Amino acid sequence: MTVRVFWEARWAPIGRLVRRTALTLWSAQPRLAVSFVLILIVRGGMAPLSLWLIKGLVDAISHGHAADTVRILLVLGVAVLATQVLHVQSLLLQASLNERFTAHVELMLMRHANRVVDLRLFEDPAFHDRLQLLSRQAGQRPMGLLAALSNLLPSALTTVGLLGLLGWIVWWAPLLLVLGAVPLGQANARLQRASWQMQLERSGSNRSMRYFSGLAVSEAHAKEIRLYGLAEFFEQRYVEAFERSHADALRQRRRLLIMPLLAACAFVAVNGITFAWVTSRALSGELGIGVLVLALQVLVSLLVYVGGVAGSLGVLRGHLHFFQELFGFLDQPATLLGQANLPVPPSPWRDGLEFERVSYHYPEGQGGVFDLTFTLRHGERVAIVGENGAGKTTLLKLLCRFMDPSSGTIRVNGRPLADIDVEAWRSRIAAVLQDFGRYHLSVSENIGLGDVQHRTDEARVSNAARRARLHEDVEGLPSGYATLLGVSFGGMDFSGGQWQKLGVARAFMREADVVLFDEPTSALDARAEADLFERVEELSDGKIVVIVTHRLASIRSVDRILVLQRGQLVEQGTHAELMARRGEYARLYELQASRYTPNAP
Ligand SMILES: Nc1ncnc2c1ncn2[C@@H]1O[C@H](COP(=O)(O)OP(=O)(O)OP(=O)(O)O)[C@@H](O)[C@H]1O
Repeated sequence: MTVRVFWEARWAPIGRLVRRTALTLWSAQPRLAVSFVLILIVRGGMAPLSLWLIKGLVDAISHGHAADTVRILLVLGVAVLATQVLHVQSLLLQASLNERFTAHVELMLMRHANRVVDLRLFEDPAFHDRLQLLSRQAGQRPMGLLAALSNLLPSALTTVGLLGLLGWIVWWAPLLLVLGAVPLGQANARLQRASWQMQLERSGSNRSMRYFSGLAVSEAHAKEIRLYGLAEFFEQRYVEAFERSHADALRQRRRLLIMPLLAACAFVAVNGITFAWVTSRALSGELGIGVLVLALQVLVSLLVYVGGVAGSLGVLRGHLHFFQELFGFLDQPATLLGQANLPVPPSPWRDGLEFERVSYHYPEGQGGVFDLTFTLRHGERVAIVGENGAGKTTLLKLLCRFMDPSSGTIRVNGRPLADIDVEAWRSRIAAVLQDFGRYHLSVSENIGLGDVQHRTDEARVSNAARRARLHEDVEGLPSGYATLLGVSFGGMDFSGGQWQKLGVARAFMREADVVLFDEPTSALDARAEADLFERVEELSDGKIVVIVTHRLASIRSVDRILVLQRGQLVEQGTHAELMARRGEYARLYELQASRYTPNAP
């Protein structure tokens, strides 16, 4: 019973981990994996075979058997040649398997990151630390695992063979050597686990380093860095982050190396005892010359092999620890509060989209939205206005369900948003967000991403571009819709306004019930802006359109304006109603209007 409990607690989890890792390796490339393991097994048998042949050779020479000597020499030659060929073959296989395996693991991470539906996680430094460490190590650990296996498997087989030979000469010596090697293996395994923890702790500093080094080669920051002469400043920040991380690592490494060092000394001592015993027996004439040569060779080899196996086992445990962390990360359910799977109610939504006492408090700082109650009716065009930081974007994020409210309820035709399948809900929304994606793809693909299934439908793509007033710009391009965007990939770049029109065209690709614009005209010229708002009028038929903007003159004709102030809804009504009220909206509007009036004070 105790053995079973011990097994369940200590070894069964490792067994499951090894099994899942092996299955992952297998699913990356089954045929290559099998060939690789077979070659390793054969390679492992070669060293004991060679030593056995050398013993035979020494005996044959000492007895003057010329024919046997030649035969053994021939076999020995073939064995040495085969070892070399297998070595090269295993290197080739390992390289190929490694590439496939690394890509396989990276894809698993990408898929999981994309499954994260709650975007709050992307604002969580601990999530980033873990994800970054895993994805960085995904490029090394699979290779490390294969390298460790390719060392361990042949070395372990060789070691078993050598121990067998040694046991044939001195029965107790293999036991002694194995016992002496146990602390070495354990110390190495502990070292690997501790080094993972150490890397996780340093992940924040490493992310800072990567961030600052990334700025130096980033297209987006290249102009400002040169204009303001920031290169040295960022270099300094990089060096500071590096020194912090490096000093920590050095201190911890010194501490961690003590145990493996002591364990290595113990193992060498045990080996020394066996050496002394064998030489003393040879001196007293109890061992023949062939056996003495064999024993000495075996002992010298074991010193290398047993130490190597114990070291590789520790390293292997470290790599397995990576997979343990990886599987733990992948197994984390990516849920939002109260996530359920009801479908989106069919539109039109008679009861509209209703916010009932909705609040969202950001975990960091005081920001958010507080106690919002209002209803967006079907077919309505609503503008949300307010000063910077008033909570407009937060409201849109809640609408897209990038996070759930801290309190209160959002309802779609009476059904709580929290009960609706999150992906189905998002598929009903088209949005031009402030930080819309500028992908290094063709113009056509960039637009088509708004409805990825129909991205190759040229008529739909050009229709969306026409509605966003982008079509004329695209027609002037050398390769039209096939033009690649993104200078770092040899493509061309758009102006800020053209990008913004592209973002709008992407939203027009989608047949949505809710259309969200978060400052869609900030980079547009006056004509393009007027055009866009005309389009919005057309759009509102059978949809809910929400526009967040600071350009108050553009939204005078919307059905309703919601005014936010410090996260709270302070006014709502039409332009005329709000102007008559002479509140926050009228204040903001007149402030802007005065800038366009020549005699303004
Ligand atoms: N990820 C975040 N973590 C902590 N606080 C945040 C976060 N995002 C926004 N905030 C805070 O929440 C408040 C509302 O921000 P929000 O982006 O919704 O404002 P906004 O009205 O869209 O502003 P702007 O007009 O400048 O775009 C602000 O005080 C902001 O500092």
